[in-house]
Amino acid sequence: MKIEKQQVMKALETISVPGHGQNMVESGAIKNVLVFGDEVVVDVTIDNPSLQAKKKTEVSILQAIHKEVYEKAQIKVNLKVEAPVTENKTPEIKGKPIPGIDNIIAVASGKGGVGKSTVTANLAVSLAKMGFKVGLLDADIYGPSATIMFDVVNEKPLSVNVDGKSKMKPVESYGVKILSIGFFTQPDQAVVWRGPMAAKALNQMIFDAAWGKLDFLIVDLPPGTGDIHLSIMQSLPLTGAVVVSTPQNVALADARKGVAMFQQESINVPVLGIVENMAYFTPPELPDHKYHIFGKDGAKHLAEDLGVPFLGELPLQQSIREAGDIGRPAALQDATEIETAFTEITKNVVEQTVRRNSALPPTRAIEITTMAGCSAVNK
Ligand SMILES: Nc1ncnc2c1ncn2[C@@H]1O[C@H](COP(=O)(O)OP(=O)(O)OP(=O)(O)O)[C@@H](O)[C@H]1O
Repeated sequence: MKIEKQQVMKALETISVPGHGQNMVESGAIKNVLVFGDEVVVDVTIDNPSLQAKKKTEVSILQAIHKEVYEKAQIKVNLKVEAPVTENKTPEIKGKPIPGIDNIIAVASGKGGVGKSTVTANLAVSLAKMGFKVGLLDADIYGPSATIMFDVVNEKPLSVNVDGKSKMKPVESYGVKILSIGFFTQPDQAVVWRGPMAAKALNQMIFDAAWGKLDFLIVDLPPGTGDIHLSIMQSLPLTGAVVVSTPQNVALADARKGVAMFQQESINVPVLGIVENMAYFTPPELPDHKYHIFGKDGAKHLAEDLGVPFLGELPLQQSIREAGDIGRPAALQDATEIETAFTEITKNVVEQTVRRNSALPPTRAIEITTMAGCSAVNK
């Protein structure tokens, strides 16, 4: 069968590149189409370097041509990734840079209770295990939990003198330096702060703290996407954000809002990726079974749909919950499925951070200085 180029263009007008509203032809992503009999060669350029975006683009081109033009067409997709040319749209680090802190990563979730604090704590200890210098700022003013998860409920940050100024010294546990709203409130005290007040308290914990040199400061944000997030994020020099969701529809809808919040113009913080928590359950007596209690691959599909990286999945497992409750994050386990899952996610976060930093204008670029134990950056 002889295929017409016009037919192919029409088929390509029915699909779009992940993250773009316009169709592929209109947005200029399609650079060229060549047709030889039943062979079609499509040159396409996208600006999203994630594997998911590349795969999604390729698959949708194949499907559109097979469906709309000829189901046996032989298609070759030449896909190129080019950074967007509009430089002022490049996400920038906002707020004052903090001397000594190289990367600040916010962990967020749209919905509460999906495991954001659990992922934050385990990400922090995994990074520390890899040899990075790590701090954790628990900014979850509605339900700070870092003090419990790191077994430091009875400790308090001390005051130290740095260059003649009195600063808060973070409490250290499992190689992670921690400051939490929880250190300054009673365990049974509800903290109801408005955005600016919370931002002020958090600013003190960041700028008036003796963090020393850190490769990563991980910030556990409150759940949701309200005003409070805006004030926090506009005042902090965030490198990027990690969004946590379960595969359940109600959580995904909120995670989508979370990603949109980071991507909106006034915030413009790059989303390093999405983590799927409670992805499946495997009973100990049936080690080969996976029960998808909250649905299957929901967060993975959301990542594909939004064209943001998928950072990995974590099972629903009793030991993760227990580890949180006894104050020893599960990623500290040795050679278990859980430890491997957290290591994989952490490597992906490091890789995405490195990519994101290399996309920054050189003057603002921030470098990761320690790569000990992390092969992700060599991928
Ligand atoms: N993968 C998992 N397997 C088992 N339990 C988990 C898992 N992830 C989280 N949990 C448990 O679920 C509960 C909620 O987790 P967590 O506090 O981390 O959520 P969150 O999203 O930070 O909640 P919020 O911000 O609303 O306080 C905790 O009891 C935690 O131990």
